[in-house]
Amino acid sequence: MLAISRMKALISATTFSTYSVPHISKTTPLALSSLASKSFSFNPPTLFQNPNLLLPKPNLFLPKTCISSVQNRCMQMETASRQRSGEIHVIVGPMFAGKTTTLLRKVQSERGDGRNVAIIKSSKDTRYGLDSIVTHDGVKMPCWALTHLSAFKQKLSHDAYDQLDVIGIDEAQFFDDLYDFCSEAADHDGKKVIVAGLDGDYLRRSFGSVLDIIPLADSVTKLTSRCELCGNRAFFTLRKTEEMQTELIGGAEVYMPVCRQHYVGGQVAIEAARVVLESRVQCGSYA
Ligand SMILES: Nc1ncnc2c1ncn2[C@@H]1O[C@H](COP(=O)(O)OP(=O)(O)O)[C@@H](O)[C@H]1O
Ligand SMILES: Cc1cn([C@H]2C[C@H](O)[C@@H](COP(=O)(O)O)O2)c(=O)[nH]c1=O
Repeated sequence: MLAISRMKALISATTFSTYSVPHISKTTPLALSSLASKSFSFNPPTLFQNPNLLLPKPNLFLPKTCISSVQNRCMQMETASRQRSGEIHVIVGPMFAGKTTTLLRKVQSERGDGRNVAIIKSSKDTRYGLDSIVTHDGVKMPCWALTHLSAFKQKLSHDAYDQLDVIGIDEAQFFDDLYDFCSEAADHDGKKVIVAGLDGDYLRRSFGSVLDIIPLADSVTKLTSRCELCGNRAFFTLRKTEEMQTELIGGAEVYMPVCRQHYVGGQVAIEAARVVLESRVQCGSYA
């Protein structure tokens, strides 16, 4: 019974997390930021006032060694609490559906709540430079541009990574190590990971590892756009050019959002155009 009541006390204590997090400058190029202007100070009196924490009162004037062991215990509780609170939220859909807009809104809202956030995008997408993430409407936020997600921990100091609460990932289809990164960040490091990416490529095939992380996710949101040809809901991305490689960076000059009917019709038209072009090339080579 004693063991059970101790466990309950420990559980209720560790789920209550009120420490202020270290302040990281909003202007840092790390794109790791918080609105919290509090500086990091471990503050035992605040904890002592928490009725859920079964700890001695501060006016007992504990010896220094005792305080530091209490501090250590509390830090362990804090770590345990962070480890339990990891989450993964996935936002998918065709191009122009508002995936980046939604990701930025969510990250900004977390930041507004005083949480430390960072955003990562693929360095393959050089459309708007490497230091910012930009929506199709021009909304911008500083970010890390990486080839692999594994580089993120290496680039950040150990402390900075520890202090991070929320990690946003855009253009997730371009990251081969998406699954490993997300599971480690959420399951072991207690991070909230918000992932935005294309579920399908221009041929509606599964794109990169985005669909692989669905089993890891707390939530999955599929957004839609408006079909550029009829205005109905658009679920797919049509490539308007003849290029056939899976990865082709571009915006509205190359791609358009379409409904099912216009995807099918569009693919037929593009395929026909490709055949005509190829036959012209062949005719030209015979001449
Ligand atoms: N065909 C289009 N061409 C250019 N911009 C578009 C088109 N359709 C929608 N948009 C704009 O793009 C915005 C979404 O941008 P963004 O969040 O970057 O989308 P995603 O990340 O899903 O590609 C929409 O709110 C809309 O204003
Ligand atoms: C369909 C499709 C898209 N891409 C590229 C094109 C863009 O650079 C990004 C998607 O950006 P968005 O934020 O979702 O608008 O992916 C590609 O390489 N291959 C494709 O099939």
